[in-house]
Amino acid sequence: MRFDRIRLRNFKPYADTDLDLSDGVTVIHGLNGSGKSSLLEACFFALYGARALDETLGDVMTTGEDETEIELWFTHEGEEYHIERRLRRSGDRVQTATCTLEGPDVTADGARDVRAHVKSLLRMDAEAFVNCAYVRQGEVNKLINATPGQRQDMIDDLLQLGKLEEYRERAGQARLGIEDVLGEKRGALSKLDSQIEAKEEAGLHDRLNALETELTEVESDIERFEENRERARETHEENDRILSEYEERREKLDALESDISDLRESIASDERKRDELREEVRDARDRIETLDSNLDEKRDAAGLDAADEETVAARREEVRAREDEVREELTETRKRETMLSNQAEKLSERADELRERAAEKRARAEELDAEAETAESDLEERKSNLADLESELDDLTDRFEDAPVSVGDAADHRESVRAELDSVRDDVAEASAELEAVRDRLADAEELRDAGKCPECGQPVEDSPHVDSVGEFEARIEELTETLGDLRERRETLQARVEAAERLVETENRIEELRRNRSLFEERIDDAREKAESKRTEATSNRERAEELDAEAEEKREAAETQADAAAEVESEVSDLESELEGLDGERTRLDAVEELRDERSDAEDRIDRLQERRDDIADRNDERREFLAEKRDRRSELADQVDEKRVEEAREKRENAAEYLEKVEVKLEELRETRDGLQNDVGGVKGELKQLEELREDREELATRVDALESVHEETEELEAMYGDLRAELRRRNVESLERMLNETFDLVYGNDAYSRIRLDGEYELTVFQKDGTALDPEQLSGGERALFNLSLRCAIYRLLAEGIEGAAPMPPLILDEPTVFLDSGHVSRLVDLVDEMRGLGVRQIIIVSHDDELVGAADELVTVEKNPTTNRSSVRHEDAADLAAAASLSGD
Ligand SMILES: Nc1ncnc2c1ncn2[C@@H]1O[C@H](COP(=O)(O)OP(=O)(O)OP(=O)(O)O)[C@@H](O)[C@H]1O
Ligand SMILES: [Zn+2]
Repeated sequence: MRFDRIRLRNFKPYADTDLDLSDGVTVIHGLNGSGKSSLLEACFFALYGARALDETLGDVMTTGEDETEIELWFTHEGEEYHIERRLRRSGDRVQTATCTLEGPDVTADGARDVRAHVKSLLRMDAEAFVNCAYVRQGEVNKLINATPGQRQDMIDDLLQLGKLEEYRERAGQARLGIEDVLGEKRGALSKLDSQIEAKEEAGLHDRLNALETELTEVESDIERFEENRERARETHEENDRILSEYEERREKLDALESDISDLRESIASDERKRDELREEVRDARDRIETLDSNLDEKRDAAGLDAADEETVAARREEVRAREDEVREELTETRKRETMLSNQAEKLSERADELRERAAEKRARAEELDAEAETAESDLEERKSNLADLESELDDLTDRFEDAPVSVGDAADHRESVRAELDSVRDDVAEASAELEAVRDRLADAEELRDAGKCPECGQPVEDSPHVDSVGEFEARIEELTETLGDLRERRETLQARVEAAERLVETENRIEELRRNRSLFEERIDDAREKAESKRTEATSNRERAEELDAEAEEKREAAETQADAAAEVESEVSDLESELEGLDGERTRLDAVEELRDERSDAEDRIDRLQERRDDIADRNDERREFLAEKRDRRSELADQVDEKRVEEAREKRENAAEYLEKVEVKLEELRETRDGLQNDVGGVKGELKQLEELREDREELATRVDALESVHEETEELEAMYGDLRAELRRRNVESLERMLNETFDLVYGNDAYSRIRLDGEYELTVFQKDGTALDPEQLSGGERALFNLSLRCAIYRLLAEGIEGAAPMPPLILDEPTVFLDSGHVSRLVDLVDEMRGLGVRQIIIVSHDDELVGAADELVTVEKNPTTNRSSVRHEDAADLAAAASLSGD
């Protein structure tokens, strides 16, 4: 096997690193803490995952990163494989996100799967790998410090001896299992043996015989007693029968006795009854006598010759016929009476009605008279009003006698006078205005004149043509004053005339009005007169009608009286008929009384007949009974003769004795049966036990066969177990021998001095170092360097043993040594170089060594330098080329 390439990302100090590895010796060197060990760890982790770590997954992830990747390529048995692991941080935890293994005919997915495949490829788990191939820093003493047992386990495991032990243990467990079962079965067998022995000692057959004899005896006793009991029962039954016969007879006798006394009693009581009946007949006869005398009386009262049925019936028929006649007549008469009194009533009602109407008419006449009077007084009043009106009219008409106009022209006249007045007034106004104007002009002219000027044109007066106009003016004023005075006089006159004309118009209007009123008044006077006359006439006619009605009423009243008299007559006829009916009723009652008495009498006779009959019946019955009685008495004396008191006494005694015996024998039988049942149970029990014994013997036979079989299996298992143990011991012995030889050879090679003669590895993996003088030393007593060499030797020996010892394909992983030179001086480093060469020679393809040692560096086929960047704190790797290698080698040469 060979690592081909490792690629890291964020693994411990590595940010991104890719390193190719080849065959031969590769030395990895660099300063402390540069990351050398981490590189080896990465390879180991790639193969085995978390199992390869002392720390947690989180510790391999570069601080501050969240993801780590490791890839390892390796060759194994000519095939190439590739492992990839990716870790991821999620929260506080770091988990495996991806884990795959790819190879020519494997693909594994998941940490567990990959680990299992790696283990089967390399034929070693993580621990075995560490013990054999990977000598971790500081673990050089691990195998020396281990106890022999641990050492044995480690080496056995590596050499696959563990498997044999496992098989041996399995065989041992099987053996133990078989032993358990065997022990159990053997216990059961001895238990069965002792059970069988106990049963055999109990003498079961003898017991059975004794019990069966006893049982036969008891059963014959039971039979005997049962026979006795049967006989006692028979005796008891026979005497019981005798006694019950006797009882029966006794009962019959008693019954006869009571029958006889019953019969006697019945006869006596019926005789008493007959006596009573005779008394009743006597009473009935007395009653008939009384009824006969009563009947005579009643017959006389009914006026009958005889009281026999025919006579009474004929009389009854007569009464009934008369009654029918009277009833018919009565109905007729009552009808007539009703009719007459109805008529009388109606007539009298009519008379009242007529009288009422007459009174109404009279009252109406009174009313009409009063109305006529009112109309007449109205007439008088209206006449006087008319007279007043006519006298006023005459006065007013008189006023027109001296007037310029007649009635009817007054209005026209007033208009013409008014027109005249108006024109005069105009004239007055005109004249007054002119007068005024003339007076003014006069005044002006006089002024001018006084100023020497022309009064007309204002020119100086000299030469003025107008100086004499003043005079003219003065003349005109005189003329106008005179005219004005005339006109004013005339106006006064006309004014008086207008007033007179207006008064005439008023009078004329009043005359018109009065004339109109007068015709109206006259009409109304006519109306009143007519009304008074008509009311008077109507009153008279009403009075006349009242007279007529009164007369008629009188007539009706007289007719009513006549009818009432007739009705009273008919009524007396009715009461006559009614009293006749009553008489007839009384007659019938008397007939009833006669008949009743007669019926009662015949009832009494019937009763006597019945009583006599009953008496005869009773007499007959008693005769019968007497015959019966004689018979019963004969039967009684017959039965009394049959009873034998002595025999009865004997039977009673025998029966008692039998009953007593039965009681006792029952108890005895019960006891015997109990005994028999007990014996039968015992016999059954003994038989059951015998059967059990048989079964136990069968079981024992079976079990013994099974124990034999188990014993032979146990033997075989024991042999198998021993064989595995022997095999392992043998193999181990051979391994230990080889290992011891190789260890001595290797140790000689790396530490060939005169101090130690040889190393012994015994069968128990106890290591002892022998000095030249033969003293034995514990390896722990060696010096540090010696121990380191010793350990390396042991490792290499194991590695060789693996390579040689296991036939066929040994896995041979790369031999990895981390700082193996720590305790070695330079001389021994050279020996280590020799060892490495030796291992190479033995066929180890790849050896990877972490070391600072120049000599080792010089021996390397490949040199890998690890450096850490002090600023980034990230490590990196690089291959030194051949020149550098040579330089390094020459350096070591100095
Ligand atoms: N999870 C991590 N993240 C980052 N750096 C880490 C982590 N774990 C370890 N380291 C660093 O890796 C270095 C340890 O590496 P390693 O043990 O491989 O060194 P070395 O070269 O073998 O040293 P020496 O010669 O002392 O044995 C340390 O410097 C440590 O700080
Ligand atoms: Zn280191």
